[in-house]
Amino acid sequence: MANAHVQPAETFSPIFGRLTLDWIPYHEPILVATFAGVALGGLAVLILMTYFKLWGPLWRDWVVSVDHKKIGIMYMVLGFVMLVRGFADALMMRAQQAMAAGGSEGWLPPHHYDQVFTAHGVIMIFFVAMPFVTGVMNYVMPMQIGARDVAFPFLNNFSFWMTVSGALLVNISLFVGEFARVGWLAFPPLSGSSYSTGPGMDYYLWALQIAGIGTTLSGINLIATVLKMRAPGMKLMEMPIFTWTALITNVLIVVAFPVLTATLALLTLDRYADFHFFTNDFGGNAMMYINLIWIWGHPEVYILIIPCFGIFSEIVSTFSGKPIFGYKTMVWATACIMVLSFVVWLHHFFTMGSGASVNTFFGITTMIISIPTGVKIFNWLFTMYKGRVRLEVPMLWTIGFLVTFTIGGMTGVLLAVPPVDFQLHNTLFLIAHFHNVIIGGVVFAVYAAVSYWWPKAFGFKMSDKWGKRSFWFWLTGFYFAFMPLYALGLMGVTRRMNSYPDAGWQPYFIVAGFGALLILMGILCTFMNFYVSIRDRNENRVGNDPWDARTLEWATQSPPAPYNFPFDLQVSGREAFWTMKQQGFTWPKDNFKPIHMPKGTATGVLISALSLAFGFAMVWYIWWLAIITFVGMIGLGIAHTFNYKRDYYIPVDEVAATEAKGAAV
Ligand code: HEA
Ligand code: HEM
Ligand SMILES: [Cu+2]
Repeated sequence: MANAHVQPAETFSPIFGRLTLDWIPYHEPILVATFAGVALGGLAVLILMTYFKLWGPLWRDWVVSVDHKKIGIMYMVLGFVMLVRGFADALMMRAQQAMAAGGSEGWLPPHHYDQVFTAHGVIMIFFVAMPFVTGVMNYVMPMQIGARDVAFPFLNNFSFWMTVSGALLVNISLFVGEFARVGWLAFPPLSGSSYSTGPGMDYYLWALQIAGIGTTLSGINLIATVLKMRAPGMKLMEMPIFTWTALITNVLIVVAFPVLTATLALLTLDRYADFHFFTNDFGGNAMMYINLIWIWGHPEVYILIIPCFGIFSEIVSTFSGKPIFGYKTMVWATACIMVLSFVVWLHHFFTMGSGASVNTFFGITTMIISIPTGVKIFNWLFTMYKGRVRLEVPMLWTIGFLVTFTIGGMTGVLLAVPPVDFQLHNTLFLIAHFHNVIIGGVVFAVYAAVSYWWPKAFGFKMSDKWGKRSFWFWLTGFYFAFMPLYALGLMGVTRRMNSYPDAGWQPYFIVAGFGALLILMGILCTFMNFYVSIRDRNENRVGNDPWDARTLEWATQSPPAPYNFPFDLQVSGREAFWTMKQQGFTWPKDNFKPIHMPKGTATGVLISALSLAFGFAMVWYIWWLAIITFVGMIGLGIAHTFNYKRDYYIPVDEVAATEAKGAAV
C-alpha cells in the first residue's frame, strides 16, 4: 500500500484556483473516519449549545471579550484542544514505528507519515506550547502587578483570534488538501516550489504567518503592560519572578518573531513569485534560510521555557512557605539566558560545514547557558531547603520538573559538543533531548500552573486524586516513551523514519509506544480531572488565598471581579501580598469609585476570520477571494479606529455589590 499516493494534477480555474475535488481525501479511510468523528462531535456541540442557549453568552462573555482573564483562559482551552490533536499525531507515529521493522512498512505510507511528524511538530510548538505560555502570562501577570487589564486590551483579543486562525488553517489542511511534508522548520530546497508541490507547504506558511502576527502583537502588548501598568510603588526589582520572566519572554518574542516573519516571507516569495533567495540557482543560498530560521528557532525554545521557570518559581516559594531564594540572581540568570539565547543558534547545524573555529565558538556559548540555568535549579532547591514543603499537586509537577528537566538539559550539553553532535545530530537522541526539556519543562509547568491558579480562576480547587493520577502517568509515561529513544539515537537511528530495516530496534520502539499509552492515560486523567472538579465544585469551594500565597493575584476575589482590584493599590516590597497579609490587610468596604473599563469588540475576531479566509485563498491561489478578504481586513482595521465607544464605567453600586459577595482577604 505504501507509495501508492498520486498527487492530484495541477489545474487552475479562476473561481476555485487550484482547488479541485481530487484534493478532498475521501479515498483515505483514516481521514474520512477522523472527519466523521470531528463532524459528529462538532454537531453534538452545536446542538448542545443551541439547546442550552449558550451562543449569546459565548459571544458576549468570551469571543468579543477584551478581559485579559477571559483571553488567558481561551488560550488555555486552545492549547488543550490542540494538545489532543498533536498527541493523536504522536500516537500514530509511535504505532507506525512499533510495527514498521525489518521490511514491514507499517500502516502509514511515507507521504502520510511525513505530514504527521510535520503537523505534530508545528502544532505542538505553535498551537500547544505557545498558547499555553501566552495564556498563563495573560491570566496571571496583570494581576501580579496590580493592574486592571493589559496595556492594549483590544489588541490582546485580536492576537488571540489570529492564533486561532492559524490553528484552524492547519486543521483545515487535514480535510482539504494536505499538510507540508518537510519537518517543523521547513528547510529549503525541500520546502521550495520544486520539491514541495501542492498546497501543503503553503498551508504551513500562511498558518504560521497569521499566528505569528498574533504572537508579535501580544509580545508588544505584554511588554507595555509590565513597563507601564504596575501598581504605584512596585519597582522593577520588586516584581514577582513570574512577572520578570513574562517581561523577558516577551522581549524575546518581539526580537525573535520578526525574524521568523521575514524568513517565511522570503520563502513565500520564492514559492509564489519565483524569487530565488534560498535556491542555488540565480545566486540564492539555502544556508541563509537555515541560519535565519534558527536565529528565530533557538530563542523560541527559551520563549517556551522561561515563563515556565517563572511558574515554578512562584509555586516553589508558595509551597515551601518561603520567599524565593536568590531573587536577584534569579532575575539576572533569566536576563543572561535572554541575551545568550541569541548567540547559540549555530549549534543546530554543526554538521553543515562551518568549520572548527565557528563550531567551537557556538559550542562554548551553548554550554555557558547551563550556568544561569543551573543557578535557577539551585535557587529552587535552596528555596525548598528547610522550608515547610507541602506536596500538593502543583508541587509534585515542580519536583518532577526539577529531576526531568535537569536530565534533558544535560543531554543538551552533550549535543553542544561538536564532535559528539556529529554522531548524534538528527538522531533519536536529539528527539529525546528536546522532548525531555519540553515535556519535563513546558508541559509539566502548564499542568502545575493550571492546578495552582485554577482555584483563583474559578473559586474551587481541582481534584487532588485525579491530579495525582495525571501526574504519575505523565511522569512514568515520559520516561518509558523517551528513554528508549536515547538508546536508539546512540545506536545511530535517525529521526523522521517511516520504517527501518533492523528488527533489533523494534523492542525499543515498542517500549516507547507503551510510554505513549501511559501519557495517553495521563491526558485522559486530565480531562477526567476537569470533569470531576467541575461536577464537585460546590464541595471544593475555596477562599481568595487557598495556598497561603505571596503575590498580588491572590489579593483578588476567586474568581476575580472583571476589574480585578476594587481600589488602586499602593504596594511596597518584594512580596506585596505577603506583606499586606502580615499587616492585617483588608479591602475597604465602602467609598468605592466608578471603575473605568475597556469595552468588548468584535473587530478582532472579524479581522481574524477574514485572515483565515485570506490564508485559505492564498493557499489555493483563489486570487479574487484573497483580494476581497485582504481589503476587508485593512478596511475593518481602519474602521475600528473610528470607534470611539471603547470604554465604560462600572457604577459604584455594582462594585459595592460585587465586593459584598466575596471581598478579598
Ligand atoms: C524548551 C525547550 C528547550 C530547552 C530549554 C533546551 C535547552 C538546551 N538545549 Fe536544546 N533543543 C530543543 C529544545 C530545547 N533545548 C529543540 C526543540 C531542539 C531540536 C529542534 C530540531 O532539530 O527539531 C533542540 C536541539 C538542541 C541542539 C541541537 C542538536 C542537534 O541538532 O544535533 C543542541 C546542541 O547544542 C541543544 C542544546 C541545548 C542546551 C545546552 C540547552 C540548555 O539550555 C540546557 C541547560 C540546563 C541544564 C544543563 C540542566 C540544569 C543545570 C545544572 C544542574 C547545572 C550544572 C550543569 C552543568 C554545568 C552542565 N539543543
Ligand atoms: C506527549 C507526548 C509526545 C510524544 C509521544 C511525541 C512523539 C514524537 C515523535 C514520535 C516524533 C517524531 C520523531 C522522529 O522524527 O522520528 C516527535 C517529533 C517532534 N515533537 Fe513530539 N511528542 C510528544 C510531545 C511533544 C510536545 C509537547 C512537543 C512540543 C511542545 C513536541 C514537539 C515535537 C517536535 C518539534 C518534533 C519534531 C518534528 C519534526 O521532525 O519536524 N512533541 N514527537
Ligand atoms: Cu538551540
